[in-house]
Amino acid sequence: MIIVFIILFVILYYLSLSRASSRQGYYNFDSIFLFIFLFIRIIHAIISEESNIHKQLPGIIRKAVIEDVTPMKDLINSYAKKEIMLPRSVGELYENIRNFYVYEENGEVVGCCALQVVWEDLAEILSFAVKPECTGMGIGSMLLDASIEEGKNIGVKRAFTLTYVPEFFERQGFSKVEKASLPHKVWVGCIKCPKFPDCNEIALLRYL
Ligand SMILES: CC(=O)SCCNC(=O)CCNC(=O)[C@H](O)C(C)(C)COP(=O)(O)OP(=O)(O)OC[C@H]1O[C@@H](n2cnc3c(N)ncnc32)[C@H](O)[C@@H]1OP(=O)(O)O
Repeated sequence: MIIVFIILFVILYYLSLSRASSRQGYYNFDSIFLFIFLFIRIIHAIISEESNIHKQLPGIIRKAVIEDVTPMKDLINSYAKKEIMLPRSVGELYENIRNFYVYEENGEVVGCCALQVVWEDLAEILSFAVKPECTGMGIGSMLLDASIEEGKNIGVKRAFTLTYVPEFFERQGFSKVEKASLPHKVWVGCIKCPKFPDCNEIALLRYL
């Protein structure tokens, strides 16, 4: 599609140049408008092609179901072993299964993300992971979008996360905040963490 627009753009450019020279240097306004139109179409096509990258992924984002628990546990705990994430037990995952979205491709769980309501208007993004071989393809962004959208629908006004990858969340509209600015309720989870109180996780918050 983009190529068609570019070819049309070039043809019009040469046509209008030849017209302009035959009219002793006067440009035809119709051609100028067509230029602008085609230029805008090219930019639009480039932008929508880029944003379509996510839509071209073969898998689907869906709510997690009971049978996803084992692959979710394996995925999360593979990162937990590297101390990038907190481990989750099978029991915790069953209890919180309704908080999760997964990305499934060819029948396999490739990524997961949970949104857990913690306070009146506040929810936490947690247990967020994509298989190492599938990162950088937009799956994480899609999972986060789905979780945030669900949060909005149930009235969540702010989402926070505690993470070692603040750059990813900053790209997704989150901003760094002081951990101390989060409600005390949040610390209940932290107290269970083996790293507590010497944890270097960074708190980020996004208004939905
Ligand atoms: C709340 C928590 O659970 S925190 C724990 C977060 N999870 C982890 O750290 C586990 C290891 N990492 C992962 O599983 C994944 O890299 C995730 C979940 C962080 C991101 O998933 P991905 O599918 O890779 O994200 P996606 O492809 O949508 O990336 C979106 C953008 O963020 C960037 N990005 C992805 N991961 C990172 C990162 N670790 N640091 C900085 N930028 C990143 C990508 O380059 C991409 O940039 P672009 O839009 O310019 O191309």
